[in-house]
Amino acid sequence: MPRFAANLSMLFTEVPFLERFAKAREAGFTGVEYLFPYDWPAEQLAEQLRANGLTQVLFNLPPGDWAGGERGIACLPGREAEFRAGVEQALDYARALGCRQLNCLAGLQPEGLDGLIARETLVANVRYAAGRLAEEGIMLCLEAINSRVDMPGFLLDTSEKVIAVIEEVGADNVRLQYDLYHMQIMEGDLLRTAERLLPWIGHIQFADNPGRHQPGTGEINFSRVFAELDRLGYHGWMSAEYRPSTITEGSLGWFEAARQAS
Ligand SMILES: O=C(O)[C@@H](O)C(=O)CO
Ligand SMILES: [Mg+2]
Repeated sequence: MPRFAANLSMLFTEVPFLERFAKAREAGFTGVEYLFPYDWPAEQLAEQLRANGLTQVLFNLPPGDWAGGERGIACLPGREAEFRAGVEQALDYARALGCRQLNCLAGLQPEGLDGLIARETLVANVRYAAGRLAEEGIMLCLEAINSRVDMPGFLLDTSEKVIAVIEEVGADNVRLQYDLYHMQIMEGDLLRTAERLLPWIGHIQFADNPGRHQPGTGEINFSRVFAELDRLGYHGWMSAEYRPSTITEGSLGWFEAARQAS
């Protein structure tokens, strides 16, 4: 069975953030991830992980002004110093939480900015971050996010674009964050694509489409996808990153089915 993690930014939102760790453990998860840890002291988060026997699977580098609409600053010229400071902040948290992978959000391409400049900026920032993370044995993920429904203007909206950046950066510790929900919207053909991209994939997230709800609410055949990823030898984490269409505990039928299938 794949190693399943709960994304606490989307699951168990019925309770305050720090109480979601226990909910995840009670539901049978062994790992958790969330968008950002920065609003809480690292020690408080580490204590929740310890108390519940959970692995911190992933979180994102600081994204810039998230409330103001920014979705990462890695492609924004002039923000390099802020990006580098964010890498250090993320590393401090990763050390405290024992987290072995961090995701870098590429950002939205500003209107009027030449795409080539945005991409060059991104490549330079990713190269810098990869170097710093490599010193601590941490993997850097780059997520492809759909620009059709959720994030119009997101610079890296296909797996092909992410891989082109990874190849140009040329560092061993940079991998694709393959989110089945986003990639179903942008590319489809999930099984063949996952097989082809397996050597590049460092982390997987999932939600059904349309709606971004739990498996079983949309068009993706999750039992087939999970079985196939297992067969292909994917050994990374698979994070449930969906908005439950009901109370979270009531949305976990897919998890029980996966456990029974294994
Ligand atoms: O898919 C997503 O939305 C997340 O993985 C993320 O980190 C940015 O919103
Ligand atoms: Mg995702």
